[in-house]
Amino acid sequence: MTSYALQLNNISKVYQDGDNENTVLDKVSLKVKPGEFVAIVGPSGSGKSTMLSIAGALLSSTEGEVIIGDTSLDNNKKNWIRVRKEKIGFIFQSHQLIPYLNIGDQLNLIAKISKNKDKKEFEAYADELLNDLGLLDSKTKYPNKLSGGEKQRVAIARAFMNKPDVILADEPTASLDGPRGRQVVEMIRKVVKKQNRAAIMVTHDERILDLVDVIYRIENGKIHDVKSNM
Ligand SMILES: Nc1ncnc2c1ncn2[C@@H]1O[C@H](COP(=O)(O)OP(=O)(O)OP(=O)(O)O)[C@@H](O)[C@H]1O
Repeated sequence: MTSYALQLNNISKVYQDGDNENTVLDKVSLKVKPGEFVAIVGPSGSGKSTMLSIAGALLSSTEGEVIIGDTSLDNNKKNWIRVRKEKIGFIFQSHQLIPYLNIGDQLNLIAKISKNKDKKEFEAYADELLNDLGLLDSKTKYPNKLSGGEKQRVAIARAFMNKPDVILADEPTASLDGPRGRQVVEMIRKVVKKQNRAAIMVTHDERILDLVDVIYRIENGKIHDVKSNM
């Protein structure tokens, strides 16, 4: 068993643009341990979302190796679906909750499509997550009755429901004001630490960078660690 939750080894991504090649990522390597909360910053168009998509088995790299937990992503894309379902939790810019399911049922849906069929265990775990995220009283509410910050916290609970090795968050504060955005990132941190999960967050928001353990910057295809708060 490897000691890393996620490893990107010498990842390159080249987009073909007519006759031109656009090398967005140039031999980028990144290792994230369980319990580590990482931020990725960088100018617009520097390849942050591309890197997150490759780490999340949503996009193939041109070169290099992705290892999630102890599973190396090979060329068999059928395995990628299983890896996404079992090993990765996604948090997007907007919450993407299902309007006609109450909060409890949003989480139950993940239990249903997951391999773990122990209903009682899942219900207890969902309650624990909702409690940690300050949402237990909202369990029977529908998304349209929640504030933007609360909805994003439900999206956090949903991302953690399948007990993933890696949480990937793409601009999770983009739709929130400063204080609510900060609270959402505090919540991600809290659950990452409590459950010893790895998390990578792409962000433009400098004000929340004190909440992560390590900050990496992507620029001109290369990645640099700029700061470790550990
Ligand atoms: N499917 C694609 N085909 C061709 N080029 C692409 C494709 N997707 C992204 N690119 C290019 O790759 C580069 C990196 O894009 P990416 O979205 O990863 O950057 P980003 O750092 O996440 O940007 P932002 O901060 O603006 O969201 C950009 O120049 C973009 O135009």
